[in-house]
Amino acid sequence: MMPKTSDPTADAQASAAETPPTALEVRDLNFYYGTNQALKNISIDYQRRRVTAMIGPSGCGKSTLLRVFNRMYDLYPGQRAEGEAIFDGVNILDRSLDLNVLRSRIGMVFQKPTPFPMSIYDNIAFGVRLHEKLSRSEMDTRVEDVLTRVALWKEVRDRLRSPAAGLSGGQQQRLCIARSIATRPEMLLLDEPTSALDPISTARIEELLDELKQEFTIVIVTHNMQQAARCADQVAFFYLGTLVEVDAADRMFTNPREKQTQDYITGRFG
Ligand SMILES: Nc1ncnc2c1ncn2[C@@H]1O[C@H](COP(=O)(O)OP(=O)(O)OP(=O)(O)O)[C@@H](O)[C@H]1O
Repeated sequence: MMPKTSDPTADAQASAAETPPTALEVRDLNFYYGTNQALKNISIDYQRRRVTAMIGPSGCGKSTLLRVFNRMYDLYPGQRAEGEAIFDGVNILDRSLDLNVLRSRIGMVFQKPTPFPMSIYDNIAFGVRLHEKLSRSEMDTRVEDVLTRVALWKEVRDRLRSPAAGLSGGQQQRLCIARSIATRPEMLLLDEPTSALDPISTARIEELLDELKQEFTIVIVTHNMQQAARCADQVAFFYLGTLVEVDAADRMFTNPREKQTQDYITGRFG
C-alpha cells in the first residue's frame, strides 16, 4: 500500500493507483425473461485480476447476470439484455459479436461439474482445438500445464485417456476449471462452483481461485457468506433484480452501507 500524505491531490492519485483497472464495465443493464424483468439498471465494474463475489437471496438475479457475460441467453428465444457490458472496448451484448471468441475469452464453470463425455485429455483439448492449431506435443504441454495449475496433474497423469466421468465430483470440477482456462481466457465466471462438493474439495477450489486471480479476472456467484469473505476482493449484493451495493469485501462484511445488506449477511433474511 502507498503511504498516505497530507496532500489531498497526492492522496487521490495514490488511491487511483491502488485501484485495479476495470476488466468489465457494466452500465444500465436490464434483462428480461419474456415480459419478466429479472435485472434492473445494473451498473458495476469488475476489477481486473480480482475476485468479485455476487451474493443475494435466491431469485435476486445473480446467475442471470453471470450468464449475460458469456451470452448464454442467446440460446433461448424470448430472453434479452439491454444496456452495456464493455469488455476490452467492446459491448458484449452487441449482436454481431462472435460468440465462440467471446466464450474463449470469458470462461464459465457451473454449479454441477459438467465434464464432456470424453477422456480427461480430450476435455481439455476439445476447446483448445476450436481456437488454436497446436502440434501434438504443444497440446500435451497445454494439457499438462492446465492440469498442474488446478492441482490435478499428479492425480490423473496416468489415466489421461480414461473417461472424465470416472473422476470424483471435486476432481471433475477442477477439470472443468482446467478446461475453462485452457483457451487462455481473461475472465472466469463461476456459478456456485462448490455447492455440490464436500468441504475438502471446496477448500481446494477456494485455494485455486486465490492462485488463478493472479492471471484471471474472476466472478463467482455464491450463497456461502464465509466463502465470499474468504475468496473475494470485492462483493456485490443483489436483491430483487437490483444491485443494492458493491464494495471491498472487508468493508462489506464489517460495515455495509445498506440495511438490506446488513440483514442478509447476518442471516436475518434470505
Ligand atoms: N429461464 C427462466 N425463465 C423465466 N424466468 C427465469 C428463468 N430463470 C430465472 N428466472 C427468474 O429470474 C429471476 C432471477 O433468477 P436467477 O436464477 O438469476 O436468480 P439467482 O439469484 O441466481 O437465484 P439462485 O440463488 O436461486 O440461483 C427469478 O425471478 C427467476 O424466477
